[in-house]
Amino acid sequence: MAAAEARPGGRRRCRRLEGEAARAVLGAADTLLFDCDGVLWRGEAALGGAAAALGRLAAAGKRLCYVTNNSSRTRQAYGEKLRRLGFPPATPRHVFGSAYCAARFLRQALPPGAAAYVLGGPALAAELREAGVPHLEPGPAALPGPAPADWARAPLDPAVRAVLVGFDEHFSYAKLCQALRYLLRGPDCLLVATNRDHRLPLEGGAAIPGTGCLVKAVETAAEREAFIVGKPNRYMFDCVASEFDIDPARTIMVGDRLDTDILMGNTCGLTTLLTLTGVTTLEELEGLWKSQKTSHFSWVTWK
Ligand SMILES: C[C@H](OP(=O)(O)O)C(=O)O
Ligand SMILES: [Mg+2]
Repeated sequence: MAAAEARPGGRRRCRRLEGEAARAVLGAADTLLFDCDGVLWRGEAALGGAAAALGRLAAAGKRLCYVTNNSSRTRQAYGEKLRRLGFPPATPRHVFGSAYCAARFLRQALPPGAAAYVLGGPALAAELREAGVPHLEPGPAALPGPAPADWARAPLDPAVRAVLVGFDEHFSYAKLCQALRYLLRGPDCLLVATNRDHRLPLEGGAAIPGTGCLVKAVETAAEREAFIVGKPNRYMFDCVASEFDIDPARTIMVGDRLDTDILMGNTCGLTTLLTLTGVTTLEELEGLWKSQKTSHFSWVTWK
């Protein structure tokens, strides 16, 4: 691992964090919040050494929670993925995925009986069902006729008071059109999204477009900004803190993205560890440092 440390004149430099310094950082924490994609795994492949490292932390009595912007799985399904990939056993209660947190947000934000129009997958629908939030079932949608006039008069559900955007492999113009028509009803129809990640890191350095691309499309059409449930917004941390007795001064956020994981950690007063195993690269860091453009992360861990 490497740490950023202040130098005369305020310049930060990056050096390997290991041995006593690493032990001191971990020794001072009782809770670690782990991002998932790009930190624990890429796609379905666990990152080398991650499961063993978390096993040692669990054995040392640390509380491990998982905070992922990925909305494609329920808490339950993440617990199963963690077990399948050899990580220490995690109950669903320790997993804060953006699908679960979005459902929790809408349960609080929507008036009784109001429903959500969902651009997302089965996991997002399952968490909404679990939270008791009425919603239109997601899935593929065809244009309701040959002409724009048909698209502009497709039936709308009067109960809809929110458009929720998550990772949707069936995202389409037809769904974008319906989302816009609900949002044109006015500010009483909320625009909520799970996250803005523009890419999802996969095995072997591959990547696919992330939910952020879909959110941008809806925001552009609606000329409105979505409320983002996921990192870097503090809402996800607040969900963790409402479930566990968390002391930010004794909590570490471990992530692979400066602009989501590390930024949320710093906003919430946590110690932050950046792994160079996901989206943010060492080259990117060094470039930001040279241009003095970044000061919002505290630690850097090496590949
Ligand atoms: C990449 C991100 O997930 P996370 O890194 O927050 O687990 C996402 O899947 O959009
Ligand atoms: Mg990540």
